[in-house]
Amino acid sequence: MSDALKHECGIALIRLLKPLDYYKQKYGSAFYGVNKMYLMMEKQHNRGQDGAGFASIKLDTAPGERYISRVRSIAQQPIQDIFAQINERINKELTEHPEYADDVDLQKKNIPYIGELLLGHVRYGTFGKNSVENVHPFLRQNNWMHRNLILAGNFNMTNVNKLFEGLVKIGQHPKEKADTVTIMEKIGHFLDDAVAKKYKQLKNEGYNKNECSPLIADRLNVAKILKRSAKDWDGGYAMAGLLGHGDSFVLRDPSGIRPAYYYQDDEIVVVASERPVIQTVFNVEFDDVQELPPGHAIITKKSGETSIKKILEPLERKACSFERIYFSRGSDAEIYQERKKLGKLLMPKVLEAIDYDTKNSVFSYIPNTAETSFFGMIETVEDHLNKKKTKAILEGNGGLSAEKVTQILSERPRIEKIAIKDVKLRTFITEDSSRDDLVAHVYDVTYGVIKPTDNLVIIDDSIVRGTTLKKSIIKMMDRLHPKKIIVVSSAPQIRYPDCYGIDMARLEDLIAFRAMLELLKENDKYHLIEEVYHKCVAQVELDDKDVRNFVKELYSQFTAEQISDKIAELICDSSVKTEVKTIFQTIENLHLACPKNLGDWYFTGNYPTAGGNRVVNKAFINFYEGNSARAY
Ligand SMILES: O=P(O)(O)OC[C@H]1O[C@H](OP(=O)(O)OP(=O)(O)O)[C@H](O)[C@@H]1O
Repeated sequence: MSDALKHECGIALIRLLKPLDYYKQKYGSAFYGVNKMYLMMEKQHNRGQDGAGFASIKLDTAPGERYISRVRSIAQQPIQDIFAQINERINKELTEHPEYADDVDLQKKNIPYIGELLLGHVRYGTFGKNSVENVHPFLRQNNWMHRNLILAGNFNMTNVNKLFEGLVKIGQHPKEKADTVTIMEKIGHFLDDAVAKKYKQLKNEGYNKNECSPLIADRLNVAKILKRSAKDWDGGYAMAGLLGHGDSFVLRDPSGIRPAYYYQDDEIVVVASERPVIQTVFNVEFDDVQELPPGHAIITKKSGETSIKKILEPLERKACSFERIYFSRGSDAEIYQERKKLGKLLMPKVLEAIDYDTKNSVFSYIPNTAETSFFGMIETVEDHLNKKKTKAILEGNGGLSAEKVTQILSERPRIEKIAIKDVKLRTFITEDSSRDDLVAHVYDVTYGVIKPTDNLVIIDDSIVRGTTLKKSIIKMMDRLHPKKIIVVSSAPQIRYPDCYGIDMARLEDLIAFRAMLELLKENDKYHLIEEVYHKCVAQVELDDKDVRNFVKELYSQFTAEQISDKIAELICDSSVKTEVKTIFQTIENLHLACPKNLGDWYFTGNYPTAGGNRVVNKAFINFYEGNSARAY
């Protein structure tokens, strides 16, 4: 699908298990859930800044009363925008009806957004139209309470076309080819089917039509609906849904590619894309928050009964390492340590590159995400200096003067804030069309701390397209006239497209791929491109499971160092005078630093699902044919 929308997003789900009055008594407001949802979404703004959506359900309303509310926005600051709308409406109702103030029943009956079940979504819509219709949650409405489905996901399916065809085959007529609609219709189809069957069953048991409704809610087997729906999904996902009568679920993909965490006590059940969000918003400890196991769903029935159910057989765990390197917030206790370790593990190569000349080297980072790996890097420089100092002191055999020892001890790593980021925005998750302009203006540089004899070592978390470096950072660093610039990447080289939710879709956008192409040209090996193209074309009709990633054959012609050196050339335009070198993390060290998140397909080409090989195959064909479409 060339115009597909991607969902590298954040989800938040809250189920209030007590009556709303309980929260009013204990926390001072029946809008407790809405307030908590605001915080949960705000704490996940790193996962999406293009759009935000909120939906809520009131339980046990009388027929004729509205029980589903939704608000979505693509305003400049969408999270603030939706909560401004929500608060405005709530305040209006409370002002116009002072009698609501202390009456939770009246509030629930008359004010929208208040409810026991709440779903929030922040969206990073990296391509396609960023219109409000594309913002989650999506609604599938029906006059039967149980058949209402509200869906929000952090996901990307590699086989959405096939899933769409499946719906058409069973006689459906989806209104759009968008992946969320396809997934929603798929779940909706099995939901309708289950509701119809339960209804029939209850009628056979002798219940009248009216009596059936609450019994359907009781008996509806959400796990079974999800099993039937998700059977053919190929992708990475954390899919959250609410059913009109009050059941809810979050389902995670069988490889654990996309993250999902939950917490539960006697007052709430809460699910989010990141652990620290739950810790901060609900003031709970690291160990209180659990990771949702891959292939499992957390299901909360309207009754409040909550269970973790296996929906799909878990596959080998391949949780996305890019979540750890860049995408998730670094405030997670584990992620923080992992990022520091990524910085540490790079240091031996960095020290070698500066010839161990720490006196004439300044260390810095590209804000914001790389700051944590920078701390790790500095700890290793300190260790290195301590060894050097100990050696110098020991060599003095106790005969050194106090002045000399002080002088030896005085050397410390030279760390400076060189790059400054002027706005609190993530450029990587900014829409393609405005990104180049943004990266060129978002950074500034500190003058006056670099000497012409200095090496300038600067760490970034990832180099994807190389735009941040080429359009901004390298030019700025060059203006400081260091002896040498060493750009260090805490991620390995990004060589292959992602197809599970991180926006790296086109091969030719990736700087590592372009470097490899240059090397093929320089080494008279460009004919291999055609050979690989033919191999790729020959697999188009194959079953996904039989498709191989032949692009690997191209990279294997060169060492990682050769590709790094070429990347260093490509990120400099002709105006750059300083010598530039790049150092990337190795795959082995990535795995050492992030042992639980071994998903590394963008670095290695080893895709965890069969659909991944089809995507890279298609991406290469698209590149060769000059087709700018995305490969899924
Ligand atoms: O090579 P590129 O394609 O240019 O992309 C990589 C850059 O994008 C990210 O920055 P971003 O501004 O999104 O986030 P940050 O402030 O959290 O580091 C990342 O930290 C890199 O600096």
